[in-house]
Amino acid sequence: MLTGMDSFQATIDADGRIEPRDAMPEGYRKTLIRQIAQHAHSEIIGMQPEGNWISRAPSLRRKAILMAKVQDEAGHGLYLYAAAETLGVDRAELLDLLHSGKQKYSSIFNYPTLTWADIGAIGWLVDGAAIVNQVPLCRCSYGPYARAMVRVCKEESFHQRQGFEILHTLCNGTAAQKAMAQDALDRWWWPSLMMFGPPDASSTHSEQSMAWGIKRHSNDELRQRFVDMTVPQADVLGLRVPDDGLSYDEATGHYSFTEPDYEELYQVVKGNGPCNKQRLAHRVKAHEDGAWVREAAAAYAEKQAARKAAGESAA
Ligand SMILES: CC(C)(COP(=O)(O)OP(=O)(O)OC[C@H]1O[C@@H](n2cnc3c(N)ncnc32)[C@H](O)[C@@H]1OP(=O)(O)O)[C@@H](O)C(=O)NCCC(=O)NCCSC(=O)Cc1ccccc1
Repeated sequence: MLTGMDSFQATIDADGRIEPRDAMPEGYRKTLIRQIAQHAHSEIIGMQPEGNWISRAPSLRRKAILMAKVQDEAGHGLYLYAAAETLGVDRAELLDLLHSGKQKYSSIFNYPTLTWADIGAIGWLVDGAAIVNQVPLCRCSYGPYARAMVRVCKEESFHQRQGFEILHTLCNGTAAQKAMAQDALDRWWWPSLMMFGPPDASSTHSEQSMAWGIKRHSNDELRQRFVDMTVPQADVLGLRVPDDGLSYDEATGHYSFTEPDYEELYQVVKGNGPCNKQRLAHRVKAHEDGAWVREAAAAYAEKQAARKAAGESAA
């Protein structure tokens, strides 16, 4: 019988799943904590750009849908923090790392939502990119992360369609509404391409993460997949993707496209994007405002445990 690291490698080679109590290299554990924590932080920070429009949604129906979507993102964050905890870290510790700027969250959530069409663009493009990135993560070698992704992807799929439907309505409305949709696509296209990370040649973690079966495709492969999926959808909407270099190659069946400005990605990741400071400050304030809830929950749990212990000793 294989034990320890031999068993780990055999499981990876056989495309099996590593579970929390299995032996794993320290680097594997650390990489997963980094990626899952970054993913969880993205989900909860990602509530802010859309939350900004809940009170201004154009109808009761739109408001109800948007509230449900934002709540879904909170749920995804909780799933992901729970998945990270199976690796031996504490959620409070991860939140401290987010609040002190030591752990990252996706660059995309540092851009402002200026008009209602931005809510459509986020659903269509940002959730669309999230699906392209996350469907392969359903086959991630770490069991709890892979399983969390299955449900998350189903919900993201619904989110993507609702975003497309918002834009479809605007594109079939007045000229001003269509112009608003085009403006949203113009602003969100490049940041959406950046969500997939730096190009493969500059991606520090890809090679090792792919060898471990954490990532199944490289950043550039997924970016290409996203462009191939999204450009025909823009055609259906009657919108123009803001890339003069875009062309379809019959021979390969893929679109050629202009790479985003990766210098902008690095700047946003470093904290210099349009909304970084505002997003983090809002998150820290929400955490501080919620301190009394955490204290009350801990006090209640302690009281219940003491009652249970007293009951058991009396029995
Ligand atoms: C592909 C990648 C993001 C990056 O590949 P890796 O192999 O990990 O890294 P790589 O070596 O290529 O990069 C070098 C460095 O650059 C960092 N970095 C790279 N790109 C970005 C970036 N865009 N933003 C910020 N940082 C980025 C990277 O961490 C690393 O930094 P480090 O060395 O730690 O200092 C991977 O982590 C992944 O698939 N994550 C899971 C998916 C996930 O997190 N999805 C979240 C968004 S979807 C959502 O939330 C749903 C939603 C929709 C609507 C509303 C609300 C919610």
